[in-house]
Amino acid sequence: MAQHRITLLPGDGIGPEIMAVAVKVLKTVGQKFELAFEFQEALIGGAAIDATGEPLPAETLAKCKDSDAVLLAAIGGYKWDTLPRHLRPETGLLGLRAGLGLFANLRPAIILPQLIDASSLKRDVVEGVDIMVVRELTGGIYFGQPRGVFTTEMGEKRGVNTMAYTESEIDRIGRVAFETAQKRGKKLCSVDKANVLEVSQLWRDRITALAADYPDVALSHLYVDNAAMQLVRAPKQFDTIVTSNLFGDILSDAAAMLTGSIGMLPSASLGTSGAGVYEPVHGSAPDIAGQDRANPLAQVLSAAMMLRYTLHQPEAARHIEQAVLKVLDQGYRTGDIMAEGNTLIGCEAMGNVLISALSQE
Ligand SMILES: NC(=O)c1ccc[n+]([C@@H]2O[C@H](COP(=O)([O-])OP(=O)(O)OC[C@H]3O[C@@H](n4cnc5c(N)ncnc54)[C@H](O)[C@@H]3O)[C@@H](O)[C@H]2O)c1
Ligand SMILES: CC(C)[C@H](C(=O)O)[C@@H](O)C(=O)O
Ligand SMILES: [Mg+2]
Repeated sequence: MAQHRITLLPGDGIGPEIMAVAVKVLKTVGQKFELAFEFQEALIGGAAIDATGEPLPAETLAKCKDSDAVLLAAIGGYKWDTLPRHLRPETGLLGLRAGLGLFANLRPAIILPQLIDASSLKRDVVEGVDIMVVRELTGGIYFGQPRGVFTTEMGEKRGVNTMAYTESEIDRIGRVAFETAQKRGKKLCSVDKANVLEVSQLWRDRITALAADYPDVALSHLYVDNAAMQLVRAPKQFDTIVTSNLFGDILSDAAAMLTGSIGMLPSASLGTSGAGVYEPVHGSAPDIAGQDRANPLAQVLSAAMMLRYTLHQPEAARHIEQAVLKVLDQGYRTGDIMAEGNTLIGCEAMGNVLISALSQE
């Protein structure tokens, strides 16, 4: 029996609620497909700050390194927003990504036929949307130096962040993106701000140079402002998008709304080796935390991505995805994807209907 050690990071806000659903789902498919999961839980974000004073305790990073895959829910919340930067939950998440070398973040945005009415856009605009955003995750303005708040000679405070990429950082994410496009619709759109930023011009030059190695992929370039507009205007023109850390963060939230709700979007964060981290694109949703109103499907679909990409269990992954479609077909919806004629249920109840869908097939 295949043995898989999975580190669970429930984090903050709705994190523990949606993680509980994903774990129930994993245990159910584990039994069906005879997969032996060994779950170990660890602290990250605000929960870790409260317990240990640090957003990413060394023990958490060690546990993640010592596992086959990591399933993360979300971090952050109002309570920790006024702490100094190095003590913020977000710093823990960035530390996890850097510590595990997870430079490639894959964020698929697929419109499910069942949710077309939940999308913010018209049916003919979103029907058939299937986009993969490949976001660079360990470089760019999130990590560039110098950073900080400095005092000028005039005694004024000046906040500084630096958007920087080396050629090798661009090349490695570029190759992931070209290879991803090769397995999909063979179209890659690179998004930058090369009309203004030197770092973006280097990005564009390197991605253009790489294209010679992938003659079967049609490469295009867009400035990020236009890309944001095009995503909302005519999203079906996109297949695979590759972009830097900050632009990818913003564009993936925008892409989420094409699919109906950010509560539907899973993601995979991968490095060259070691454990990948699977997490929803959304955050800890402090506005609805503790109210049993969260949509757990992004978390559940992240668990399915984990089964497919890192644990190499495509059948178990497909079984979960089919169950998600089935409960949507049955009309069950959390509030964020609710449309007329559906049945409104909470996070835990969504878990229960998923379990019965998984057990029936
Ligand atoms: N990967 C992560 O852990 C991650 C990602 C984004 C934001 N955050 C953090 O989360 C906190 C809140 O950030 P935010 O409010 O800007 O973004 P958010 O994604 O947490 O929430 C944005 C809006 O979407 C809703 N929403 C999000 N997920 C949902 C779900 N599963 N079901 C139903 N509704 C959902 C929320 O209720 C909220 O109205 C911040 O501390 C932020 O730093 C963490
Ligand atoms: C919480 C924050 C650090 C994070 C990011 O900006 O990467 C989040 O917005 C995300 O999309 O995963
Ligand atoms: Mg984000």
